[in-house]
Amino acid sequence: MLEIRNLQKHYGGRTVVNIPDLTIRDGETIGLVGNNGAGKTTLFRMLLDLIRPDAGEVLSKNENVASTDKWKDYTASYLDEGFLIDYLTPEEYFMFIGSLHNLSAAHVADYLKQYEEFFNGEILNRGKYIRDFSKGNQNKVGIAAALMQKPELLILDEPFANLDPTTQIRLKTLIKSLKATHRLTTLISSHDLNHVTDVCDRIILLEKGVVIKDFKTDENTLKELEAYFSE
Ligand SMILES: Nc1ncnc2c1ncn2[C@@H]1O[C@H](COP(=O)(O)OP(=O)(O)OP(=O)(O)O)[C@@H](O)[C@H]1O
Repeated sequence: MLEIRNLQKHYGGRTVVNIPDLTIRDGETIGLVGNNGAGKTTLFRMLLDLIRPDAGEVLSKNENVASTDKWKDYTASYLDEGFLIDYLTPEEYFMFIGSLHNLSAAHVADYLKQYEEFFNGEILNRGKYIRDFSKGNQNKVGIAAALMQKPELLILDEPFANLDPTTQIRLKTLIKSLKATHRLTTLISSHDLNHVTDVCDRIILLEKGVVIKDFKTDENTLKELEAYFSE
């Protein structure tokens, strides 16, 4: 699905991402972990062509994301509130995103029904603008909107942050079921080692922009990661 080649990004003379070669295969659920400033968000921004690398390239289905828009048809993401539109209500925002994917109002309304539990009664029909929702509830809007296009590739930056425990568990169930039913390829960055090892089948550990570890998740992974981060 994704191929990273010789990818580098520098800020102020410092290398913040340096990944010579990395392949993300179809259907994988990947957890990207690393301390603050490790380069997770910068990497995601380059995968989504939101910033350009200083060297190297990202290929999505063999095409450079910087030179084609084709990947946008099957790639969904939610990195931060910058993806939302502050002055809309969630309903208006979902309709807007739906219209970008040629979905009718009825289709969007129908789509949103499956998120009733995930929204926990806090998102729809509240008569509030997105800017007035809590960060956690803004996350819910962004994630549900991202999934509306039925993507093949999903990229989420710290999706568990700011979510209440109930919603964190619901999000994990949602990601697992999308993997099972749609063979969705997912990249999730997270500081929550419990969640990320529970939901992901492969973990990539970044430190100072470099991949330090890259391994399949098994029953020892959580302990190994905890040991690594305790050093
Ligand atoms: N626009 C920018 N200008 C200058 N430095 C930047 C810029 N964006 C990121 N950086 C720097 O790049 C490094 C990697 O940042 P990044 O946000 O990718 O890390 P992260 O792993 O997502 O961190 P966190 O876990 O804190 O979200 C940091 O040192 C950060 O300060």
